[in-house]
Amino acid sequence: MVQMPFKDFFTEYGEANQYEIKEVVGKGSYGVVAAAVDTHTGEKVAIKKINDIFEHVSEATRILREIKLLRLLWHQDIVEIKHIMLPPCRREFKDIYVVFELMETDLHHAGGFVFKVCIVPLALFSQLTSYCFFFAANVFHRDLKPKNILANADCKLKICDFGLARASFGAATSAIFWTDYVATRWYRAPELCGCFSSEYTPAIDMWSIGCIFAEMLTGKPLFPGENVVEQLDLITDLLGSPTAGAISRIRNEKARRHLCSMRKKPAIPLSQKFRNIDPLALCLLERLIAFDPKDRPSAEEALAHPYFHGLANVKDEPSTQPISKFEFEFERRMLTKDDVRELIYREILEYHPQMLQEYLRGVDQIHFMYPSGVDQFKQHFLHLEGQPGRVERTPLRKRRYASLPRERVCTPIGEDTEDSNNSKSQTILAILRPHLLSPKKSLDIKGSEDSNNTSVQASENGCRKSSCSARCFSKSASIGASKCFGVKGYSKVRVSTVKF
Ligand SMILES: Nc1ncnc2c1ncn2[C@@H]1O[C@H](COP(=O)(O)OP(=O)(O)OP(=O)(O)O)[C@@H](O)[C@H]1O
Repeated sequence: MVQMPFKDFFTEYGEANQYEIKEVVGKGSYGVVAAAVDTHTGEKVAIKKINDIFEHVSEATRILREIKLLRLLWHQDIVEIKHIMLPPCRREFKDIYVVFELMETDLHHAGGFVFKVCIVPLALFSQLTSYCFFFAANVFHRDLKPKNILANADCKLKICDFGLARASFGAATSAIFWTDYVATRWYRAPELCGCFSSEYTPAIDMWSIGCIFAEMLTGKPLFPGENVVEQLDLITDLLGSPTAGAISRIRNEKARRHLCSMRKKPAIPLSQKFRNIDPLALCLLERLIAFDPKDRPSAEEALAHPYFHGLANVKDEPSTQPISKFEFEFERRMLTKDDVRELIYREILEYHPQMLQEYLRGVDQIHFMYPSGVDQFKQHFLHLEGQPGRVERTPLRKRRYASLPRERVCTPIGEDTEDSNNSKSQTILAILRPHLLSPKKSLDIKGSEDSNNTSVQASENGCRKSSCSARCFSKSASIGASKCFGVKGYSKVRVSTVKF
């Protein structure tokens, strides 16, 4: 592990003191994510630093929406916010630090091959069960893609990045949904290519899940369009020209005209495109990537597909209630910068129950400022990001891992610390261990990605044998797949449990 650059790092004030930053593990458009250790509990965490959040009110609102949804959606397959650090000053803070459970990689950085293909049914099952959960809560993710699916070596997958997610409270809000919709093109449903439909259906998320599923099976993106027109071309090259009925349901006139003017294309059978892949997998894939959204299954219907036969009982999966619309009452107002700051501060207090009580009683919290601790914390983040111009650099010792260390994906299974006390999970991990990729195999497959044939061949061969064994295992052991994902005790809607 990396030694800390300051002997007395974070010792002076505040809870920044509590975390020992190790390395940067990810970057997104909103911030940098660093791996850290909670020195109070020894727990490994990921801290996402989001800076200058109030530069644009719309972006700050997006962050508010994201942290709120993650607090309310507490599910084993959704990344958990463990804590949000208290800003130094209620009325002036600009940055926030969100503490998540630490995951080892995401499906994008793992090259689409975190798991051997035998694990694909479990991985897909996990995504679909979380989607069932979203659906029960009336939440739509809207940006499902490999980068937003975090993964651990023990085949646990967790959905993250709820920046584009929305809670739906009836038709009135669905039109607003699309005003900021810029989800990643490769995973974008055809009805959204080149147009913003005013009507939202969860079928767009099912399309994305289908694309991710195909990528898990083959190791390559299914529709890697360079632009929207090429995206539609790639989709129709495989699925054939859409029917007149499907085209008529596309709202955007330009997109409709483009589709009508396309030369007629026949559909290519998936079994021809993806040779040697489990026919049941292809059968489900075909449904998930149906051109017409009305032909795509719901998550619940998809889970009932024979591809998952024997894996788990969907009825055992946690369910939830729709999120209260009062939580998102702010969506109906024109917010100023100060409004959003106050709302974010209020949301952060959910992780500081004692202060929340005082806040609700109207007591001002000026006594709770700890600038030095936060400043040092910021400095360390900047140091890790390699921005020497902004802060004085302090030499760090050589890191053992590069960013997003792939090696950690392949650490020996069973050494997982987070669920080491979960005996059910451990038992299943022990049985699944032989089906997981070894580090060597992982690199071999990744290395063959450039060559289409060899890459697909590697996964296809694995699929036939091992998808069967995964199912056989689950059946014979009579254990639900859901148990593989570190089932914790959870409540339907999470109430803040983090101690101040
Ligand atoms: N809990 C975590 N554990 C480990 N790595 C994480 C965690 N959360 C995020 N990451 C890594 O950081 C990356 C960026 O995180 P995230 O997607 O939340 O940021 P973002 O700024 O919202 O990204 P985007 O640009 O996609 O909106 C992820 O793709 C992942 O590689």
